[in-house]
Amino acid sequence: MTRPVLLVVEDDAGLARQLRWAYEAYEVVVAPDRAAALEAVRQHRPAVVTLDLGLPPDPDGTTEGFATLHAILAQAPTTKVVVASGHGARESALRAVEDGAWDFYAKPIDIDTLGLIVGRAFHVHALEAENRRLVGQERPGFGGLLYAAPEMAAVARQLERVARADVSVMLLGASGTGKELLARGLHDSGARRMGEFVAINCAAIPETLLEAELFGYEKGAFTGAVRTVAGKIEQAAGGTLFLDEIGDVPLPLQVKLLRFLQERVIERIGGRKAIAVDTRVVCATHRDVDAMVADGRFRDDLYYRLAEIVVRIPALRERTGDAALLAKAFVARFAPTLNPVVTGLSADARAAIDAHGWPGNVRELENRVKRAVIMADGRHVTAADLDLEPAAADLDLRAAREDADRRAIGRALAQADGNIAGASRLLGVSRPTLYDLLKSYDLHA
Ligand SMILES: Nc1ncnc2c1ncn2[C@@H]1O[C@H](COP(=O)(O)OP(=O)(O)OP(=O)(O)O)[C@@H](O)[C@H]1O
Repeated sequence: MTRPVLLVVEDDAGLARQLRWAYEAYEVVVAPDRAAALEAVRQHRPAVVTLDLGLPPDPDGTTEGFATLHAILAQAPTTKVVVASGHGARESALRAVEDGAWDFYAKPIDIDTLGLIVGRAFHVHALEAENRRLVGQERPGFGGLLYAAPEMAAVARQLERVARADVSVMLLGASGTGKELLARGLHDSGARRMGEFVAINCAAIPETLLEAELFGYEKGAFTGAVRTVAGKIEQAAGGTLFLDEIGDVPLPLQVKLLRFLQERVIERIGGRKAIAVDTRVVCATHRDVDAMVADGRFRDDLYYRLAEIVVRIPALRERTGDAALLAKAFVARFAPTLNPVVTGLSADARAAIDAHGWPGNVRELENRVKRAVIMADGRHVTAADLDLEPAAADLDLRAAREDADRRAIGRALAQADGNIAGASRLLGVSRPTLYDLLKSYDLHA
């Protein structure tokens, strides 16, 4: 069985050697500086990294160590980085943990203690990977939410905690980030889940009708009010009222909403009696409500009633790895009914999904995948089916050159019937040069 890779970022060669001997259970890869560390992360994808904060060119400080920490986490966010702090450098170790390091240990190194920390880091990494795999198999988390990104895991944890508390929640996020899904999640995990979840999109209803939709009306309240109708707020009694696009509610109606939130009673339009309504209120908007409050377009007293807890939902492009995971899940969801031949995504589709910016977030992804599943000719959905630009090829210059060399040599040899002299003439290089190239690329004439 292959041993898991432990990357040791350490400029002290003696210490690095000592660690290599101490940890037989791992394949210890040593990197003496940031560049080597990043190359090793790219090549080995280690689950765990130990990082000395004092790296050259700043071996007595921590700047280079922190820069390395940030770069490793940017490249491989799920990696567990264990930071080494020198004498009296506890503050920097704690700061490193705040910045995303998994744990720290004090120098001089105690092999057994560090071994325990590293062992635990591997264990937790494996558990998390398993969890991501399960989620990837459409085992949804909070509210049917699919994610692997740590950014979304934090949101889900926050909402789980908030769901049980009787507080108002404001969800802030761009269109299609899953705000309604999360609002439903709050309802389903909350104390009023036996009641109804009633959603109203305040931006989709003309201002003149919005009041009637929300508060209802009595028979004869206005022309056309031929019978008494309960509004959405009343319908949500005992359940959850989801006010989507709350930032689009006009000021006069904001006053009426505030009154309802303060007194927990409503009056239907044309009605004279106050009706008590007990409902949980969750709202959402893609607008910058803080700015709206600042310039008077949104009442601050209403804001404070609605936003006891504010949760920001990251855009899809900010969720590391989630676009690919969701795309896979949506293919699995749509293919059985829409095009059962389709079983997955092609490599170019996966690369294009990774490279796209997803301005329409999860909704855009869902729609593109749905359409692509219908359009796909073969077993795999391609970038073209998704109507996405194929991603730029790997930008590794050496690999690109080698690839071009190999192809040119192959064609020259074919044209010259395998004759080295002829092929070298066609390629414009000397015979010894061609021999060298054949050898280094492991090609045969
Ligand atoms: N993390 C997720 N996992 C699975 N499905 C998701 C996720 N996020 C969003 N969706 C799906 O994407 C679509 C859009 O989500 P939703 O309607 O909740 O977004 P929204 O933020 O409320 O958008 P808008 O502001 O435009 O109303 C829905 O079909 C929803 O089920």
